[in-house]
Amino acid sequence: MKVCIFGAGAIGGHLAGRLAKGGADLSVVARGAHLAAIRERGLTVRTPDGVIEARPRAAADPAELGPQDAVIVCTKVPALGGVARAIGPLLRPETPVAFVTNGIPWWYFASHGGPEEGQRVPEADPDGSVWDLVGPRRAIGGVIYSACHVPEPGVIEVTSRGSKLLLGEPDGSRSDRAVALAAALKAGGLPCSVSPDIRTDVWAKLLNNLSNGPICVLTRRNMRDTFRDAVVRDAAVQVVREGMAIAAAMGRPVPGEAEERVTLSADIPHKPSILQDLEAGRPMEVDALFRVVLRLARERGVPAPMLELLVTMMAQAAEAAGLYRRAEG
Ligand SMILES: NC(=O)C1=CN([C@@H]2O[C@H](COP(=O)(O)OP(=O)(O)OC[C@H]3O[C@@H](n4cnc5c(N)ncnc54)[C@H](OP(=O)(O)O)[C@@H]3O)[C@@H](O)[C@H]2O)C=CC1
Ligand SMILES: CC(C)(CO)C(=O)C(=O)O
Repeated sequence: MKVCIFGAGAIGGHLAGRLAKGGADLSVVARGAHLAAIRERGLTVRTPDGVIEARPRAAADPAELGPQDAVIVCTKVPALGGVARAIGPLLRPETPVAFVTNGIPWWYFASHGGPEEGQRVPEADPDGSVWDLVGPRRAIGGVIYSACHVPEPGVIEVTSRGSKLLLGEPDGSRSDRAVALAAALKAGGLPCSVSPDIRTDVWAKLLNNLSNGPICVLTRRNMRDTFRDAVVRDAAVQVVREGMAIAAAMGRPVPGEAEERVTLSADIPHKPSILQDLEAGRPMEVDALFRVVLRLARERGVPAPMLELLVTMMAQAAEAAGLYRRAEG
């Protein structure tokens, strides 16, 4: 299977390693020092279960890589407009594009049904370019559990055990294209399944981001250090409860105990990716992971005072660092 990862950073680099290990015909779109290192030395993915060395074709310009059987987009959400404008040369008429990002995805209301059918998510796709240029017909949703970073160009470090990926069609079908992509990833040792309800999976994962992202941006410490204090853990549990109420109001109740989610985060010495962005001076995913949830909560009359406070403080920190601009209105 000919697969291209667009944005082979922490998560994309991990998936690239898995695809290469599983024997896929792999290309990656990358840039800067990371691209130079991949071209020179290949991609090294250090996982808790061993090191994967991959030698993908790598380019900054998708035209050098040509049409693919599938594309997996793993950039940060604020970069998706640029991806949509550049992705054309990777696509045949039927090439699916899986979006493996955190947050409420741009395609969320495509094939959703009900009165919200076809609504856009401006926090994830502000100018509508992903919807218009890639389009929901190609989209496969992706929810990743894996704590990763890029310690140096060309190297990916996976700090959590038990990584897994859920893929899912917006219409809930078990399509051949999603099954084939999941098989290519599983062949590389990454548990990957096709979910019949990817929106509930989106919410379940988002509960983790809601509870650890803003708090760790404020403490500027990894999750294990941050959650040593019971008072911080209690605030995170309250955020998870608020997030669960919002998910339920969206018709996607997430089972499980709020405390358990926070306890799992508290075990991992990982800096959430939004804190990694703050430290690296990269645009922060404030809107697509956090502000969108507050908007959806407000529209449905669900109170979320702790989440609102923490997200507002995080947004201030992001604005002060010049890495985020609050949308007007
Ligand atoms: N890191 C983690 O542990 C987790 C992250 N996530 C989510 O996964 C998604 C990806 O995050 P993550 O992997 O951390 O992000 P990274 O910043 O590590 O990786 C994104 C990569 O895409 C590259 N990129 C962006 N735009 C382009 C472009 N136009 N051309 C070529 N390369 C491009 C970036 O390059 P450059 O650096 O030059 O901008 C970077 O190398 C996010 O939505 C995040 O929230 C989910 C679970 C865990
Ligand atoms: C922290 C983690 C692994 C889970 O919330 C994450 O999704 C991120 O770093 O963005």
